Amino acid sequence: MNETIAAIATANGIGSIAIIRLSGEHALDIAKKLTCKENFTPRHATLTNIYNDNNELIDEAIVIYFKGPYSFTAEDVVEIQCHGGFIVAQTILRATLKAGARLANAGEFSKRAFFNGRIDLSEAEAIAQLIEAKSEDAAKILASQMKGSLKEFIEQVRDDIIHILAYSEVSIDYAEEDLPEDLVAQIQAKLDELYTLLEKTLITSKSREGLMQGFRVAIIGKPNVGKSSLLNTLLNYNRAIVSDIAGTTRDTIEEQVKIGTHLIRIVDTAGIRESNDEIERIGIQRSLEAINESDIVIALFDGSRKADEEDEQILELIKQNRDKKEMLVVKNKIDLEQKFHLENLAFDLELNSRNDVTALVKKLEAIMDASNVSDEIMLISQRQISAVEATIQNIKEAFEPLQDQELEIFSFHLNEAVKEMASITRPFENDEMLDKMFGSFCLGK
Ligand SMILES: Nc1nc2c(c(=O)[nH]1)N(C=O)[C@@H](CNc1ccc(C(=O)N[C@@H](CCC(=O)O)C(=O)O)cc1)CN2
Ligand SMILES: Nc1nc2c(ncn2[C@@H]2O[C@H](COP(=O)(O)OP(=O)(O)OP(=O)(O)O)[C@@H](O)[C@H]2O)c(=O)[nH]1
Ligand SMILES: [Mg+2]
Repeated sequence: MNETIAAIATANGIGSIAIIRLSGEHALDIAKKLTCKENFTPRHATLTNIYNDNNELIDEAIVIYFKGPYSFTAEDVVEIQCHGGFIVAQTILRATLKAGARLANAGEFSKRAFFNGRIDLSEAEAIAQLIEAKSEDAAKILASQMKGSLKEFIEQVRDDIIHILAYSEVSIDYAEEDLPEDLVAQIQAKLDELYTLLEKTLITSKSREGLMQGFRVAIIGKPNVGKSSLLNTLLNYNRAIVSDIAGTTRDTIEEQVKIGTHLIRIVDTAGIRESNDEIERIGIQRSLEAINESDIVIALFDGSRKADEEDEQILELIKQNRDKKEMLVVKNKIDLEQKFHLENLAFDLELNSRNDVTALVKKLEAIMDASNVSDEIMLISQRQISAVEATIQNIKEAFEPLQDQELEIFSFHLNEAVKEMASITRPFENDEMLDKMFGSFCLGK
């Protein structure tokens, strides 16, 4: 028997409306108790008073009853839409608990929706991530996955593998001699195709991490080139201390800022140079880590000074990371007399970081927009990536047994691949599924 769960569905803070959600067989009874009402019509918004167990008024609210299975969880659901803020919703939640509900665990409504077959695991993951989306592009992808686009892709691949399996199983049972060579070649070709498709999906997914998790942008350079000034201008307020003393910023400073349709994290770092100062050295170490952890690196140079050995070291750092990161090489302080020159260093941009950085913002936006792949299939969690990697591995391990006509080993690996694929959407019974697929086949086909 399922307990009735309750939770505040809206964010904690001042807002005009908050929603308390109940799910389970006592949801309706609890709603009746809190409102002193005889009944609620399913899917009708009812304006009603809410009382505590001393019959004291808590709020005037709108209550909606969703009679299972026509609800998000497929159980009886009641939503109480009350006034927002810190107190009212909490008080109503406490009243529901007193009336017999228990506090829901994180994700428990979605979990119930999953167990009741309303959504699969990939859709549940999409909903969870949609709430935390860091860009409109990411939200678009997640919205389509919430409606089943990833599920359909995964199920198609899984069905394709089952189809191939069925081929070979039929051959085990009925082939008196060896498999015809062209049949082996046909199966191989189909497997190759799936292999390539999954590899491509993996690569797309990994390269879109910035888009999905929110881009991280690191500003690096030697001391005093204007990194903190750039951060402040991007944020539009004086977050970091700026001074003409080299080594002003000692720790990494991380802030969130919206650029175009992207919510990004921007990291100002300690200037990179040889230093004997212990604290500065730790800061510099963190700068190097910031490069590794970021998706985009802004490497800043001071145009008003002659290039020196430290600039060459930064150039070296740029070269090392060129293939791994999006790099923007920027010349700063162009309002001053220009003395900087370094062989083999070409600038993507020139600016005055205390003043106008629109060109840089445009470039950043273009880089981030370019990673939009709203119409491409991508995986959104490590769980999904691991399952696809395991699928690829099993497909690969099926190649040799196919050529050697060791069909049991071949089937074993493809069965594993099917299980891995199914684990992305929902665990399933292997035999049952195979039987079903078999049923639609004619022999020898
Ligand atoms: N007030 C409110 N707003 C919300 C939600 C909610 O639970 N409550 N949602 C929560 O995530 C999202 C909407 N998602 C929902 C998905 C399915 C059903 C639902 O009742 N499905 C039934 C009936 C379908 C129908 O009548 O068309 C079903 O699928 O059987 C409800 C909300 C966003 N907005
Ligand atoms: N003229 C001019 N001065 C600038 C510009 N950008 C920064 N400055 C000045 O350069 C000095 C250093 O700026 P910061 O932003 O503190 O430099 P930083 O790279 O963060 O330095 P560290 O934190 O020490 O690594 C300050 O005096 C700034 O006012 C610019 O575009 N033009
Ligand atoms: Mg600084």
